[in-house]
Amino acid sequence: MTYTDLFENDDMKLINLLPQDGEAYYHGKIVDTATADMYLAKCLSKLSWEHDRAFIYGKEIVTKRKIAWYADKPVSYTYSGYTKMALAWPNFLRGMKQRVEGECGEVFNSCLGNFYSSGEEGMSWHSDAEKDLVENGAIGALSLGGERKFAFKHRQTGESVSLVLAHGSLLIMKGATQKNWLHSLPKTKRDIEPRVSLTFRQMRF
Ligand SMILES: O=C(O)CCC(=O)C(=O)O
Ligand SMILES: [Fe+2]
Repeated sequence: MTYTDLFENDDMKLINLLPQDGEAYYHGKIVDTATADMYLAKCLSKLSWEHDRAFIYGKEIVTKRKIAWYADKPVSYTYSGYTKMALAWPNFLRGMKQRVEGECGEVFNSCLGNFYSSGEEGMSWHSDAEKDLVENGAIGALSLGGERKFAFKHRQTGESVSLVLAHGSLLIMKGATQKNWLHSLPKTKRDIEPRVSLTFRQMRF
């Protein structure tokens, strides 16, 4: 996809990547490479990364991928038998949130960070429609580091759409997307630099 392909017309209106039943907008790189490098370095050194844990059919699963969780309030949320507590925003992360909000016109109150140390770590098909999130709320994913493929698959038709997320780029999902589409970050054997995604969210407090 080239930069101009992102826009529908000269009004710079972004193209909806999904053909039906949802909205996904790829804003491309919203910060220059030097800024994205700085963001990545800060996230790697300053965020509180932990392996994600869950109980699946009574068995404890510990993901290779690490996560870090921040919100406006020290909310806890429970899933798969684990309770996690959100941490307060470090100033630099609040700055990144504001940069993303300015770009997409949405306001976010929480952020789930994901850290994939190599292409062997990914995220399987899922949707983000937990009861703790605002229904049909927006999710803004700021990608930092190694370029990875991101894929959508329609729940009913199986139709798929995929794109490559550049270093410093922003992807917005909103509207009915989580109800009707699954998404994933496929694993790859290719030699990929570490990647962080900051997924800014709208939680129901
Ligand atoms: O890393 C990504 O870009 C995707 C992350 C994701 O889907 C999630 O955090 O729910
Ligand atoms: Fe997701």
